[in-house]
Amino acid sequence: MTEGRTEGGQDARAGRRGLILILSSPSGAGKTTLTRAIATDGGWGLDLSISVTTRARRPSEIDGRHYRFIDREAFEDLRARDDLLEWAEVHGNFYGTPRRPVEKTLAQGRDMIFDIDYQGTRQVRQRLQEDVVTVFILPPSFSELRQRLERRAEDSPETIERRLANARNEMQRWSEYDYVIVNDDLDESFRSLQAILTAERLKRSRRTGLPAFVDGLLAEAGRPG
Ligand SMILES: Nc1nc2c(ncn2[C@@H]2O[C@H](COP(=O)(O)OP(=O)(O)O)[C@@H](O)[C@H]2O)c(=O)[nH]1
Ligand SMILES: Nc1ncnc2c1ncn2[C@@H]1O[C@H](COP(=O)(O)OP(=O)(O)O)[C@@H](O)[C@H]1O
Repeated sequence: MTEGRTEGGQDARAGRRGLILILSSPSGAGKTTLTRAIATDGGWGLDLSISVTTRARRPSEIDGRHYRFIDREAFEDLRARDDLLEWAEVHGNFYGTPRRPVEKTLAQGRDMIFDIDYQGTRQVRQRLQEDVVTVFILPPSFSELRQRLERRAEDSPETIERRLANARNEMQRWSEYDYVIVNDDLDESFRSLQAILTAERLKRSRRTGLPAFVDGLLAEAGRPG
């Protein structure tokens, strides 16, 4: 039920700070699949951050939906104007998170989800600290990682090799993250992600409305019959 997951129930009674859920993984482990699954299921009330990138668009990608595809000069402009919350060079391309949509969403008390690499995660963590929840996605095996990139069939063989070569470095970042999901069975991974989000939303430290709510309970408890 949509209501119980976001605005209703716990949150309506107690109020809550917004959070940013970050998913990272080596290329092909499944972070895009999981990110899109939870963001497009409107019941979870998560806004997806659309990054800018200088990488070439893949055949299945839509400009403005998967990424905003821009050239190097436009990227440099955004950086120079401090319009990026974070940015990084990954697999020889530049990627960044536009700052304004994030500020707007958080100001509205809504949650966001980012699909960014470990370098960007460090920057966001430094800026937003406890409002950030990080999840690292691992493949069940390296051979499965290769097969997923090949089955996805969106990249040239050279691009796939480059991504696999970088995977070793990326996988070593797992210990910097709050949670780790080994993405073997997709449904099970999706359930794990939902469980993480649910638990993080219930954290006492995020629930800014709790003191007033409990004061009300105590006042009620102190009134005769
Ligand atoms: N720092 C940072 N990394 C990003 C951003 N957008 C995407 N990435 C990362 O860049 C890497 C490459 O992404 P992509 O080209 O879509 O390839 P894929 O990982 O094979 O799907 C992944 O690790 C993404 O998480 C961003 O805005 N900032
Ligand atoms: N648990 C899974 N089992 C099998 N295939 C998967 C699983 N998760 C994702 N995939 C597939 O693997 C490929 C890579 O997933 P993707 O989400 O694009 O990875 P990433 O964003 O980490 O590069 C896609 O074709 C996707 O459909």
